[in-house]
Amino acid sequence: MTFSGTTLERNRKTALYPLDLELTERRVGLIGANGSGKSTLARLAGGLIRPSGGTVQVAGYDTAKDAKEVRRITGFVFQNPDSQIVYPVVEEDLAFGLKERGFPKAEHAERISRVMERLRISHLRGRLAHELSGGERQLVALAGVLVTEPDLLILDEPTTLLDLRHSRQISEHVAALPQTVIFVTHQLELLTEFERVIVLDQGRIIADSDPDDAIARYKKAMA
Ligand SMILES: Nc1ncnc2c1ncn2[C@@H]1O[C@H](COP(=O)(O)OP(=O)(O)OP(=O)(O)O)[C@@H](O)[C@H]1O
Repeated sequence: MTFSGTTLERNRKTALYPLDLELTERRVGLIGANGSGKSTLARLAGGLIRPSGGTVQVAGYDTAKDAKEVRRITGFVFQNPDSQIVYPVVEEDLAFGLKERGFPKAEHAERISRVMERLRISHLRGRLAHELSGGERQLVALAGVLVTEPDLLILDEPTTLLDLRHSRQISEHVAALPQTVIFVTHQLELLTEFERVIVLDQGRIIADSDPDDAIARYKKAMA
């Protein structure tokens, strides 16, 4: 993934100053203060928004020109699970994502079982999504993306509502995934095994390093 002179303006305010970034690692963490531009960068990477200037290339596609292709190979998990759970019953919701991405119906049940077991949420399969707790919904939203096995997984604070056990489980699960993962989080301990951690501050990259170094610099910047 390549960002070249990429910027993002919103309402004449700069959310992201020009940045050049080549991401080749399988595990990239994004950290930084509230409003520093993490979600903006993640959304640009997933082709959900277009840069105001410069380009973003994902798997050879320009996200401004081929947003559809980029979204096809990308799974995006939002901070707020309600923005991605569509169907009333959990299982139907997971099947919807599979159907939308063209997975044969015969595979649905097995794919859903596998991911739900891995996230230890099999018991939620027949439940109504709106009756679940915030954390349970977050897990279902994550499962909804994982079932489709996207090439690129972008997780924007996917563990904010989870208890310690589930956060760790997600982190272990993510560690075992073969795909490329971009992980936005304020839970710094979830990134200790990551290959690369980028620190944003007021729309600029202030550190880009290994987890220990990047986290230390982030803490210093926040002191
Ligand atoms: N839809 C929007 N319209 C206008 N401004 C926005 C919009 N989304 C984000 N912003 C602004 O862009 C800047 C960067 O926001 P962004 O969501 O990328 O930050 P973040 O680092 O993900 O923050 P947080 O840790 O709070 O989730 C902020 O100043 C924010 O107010």
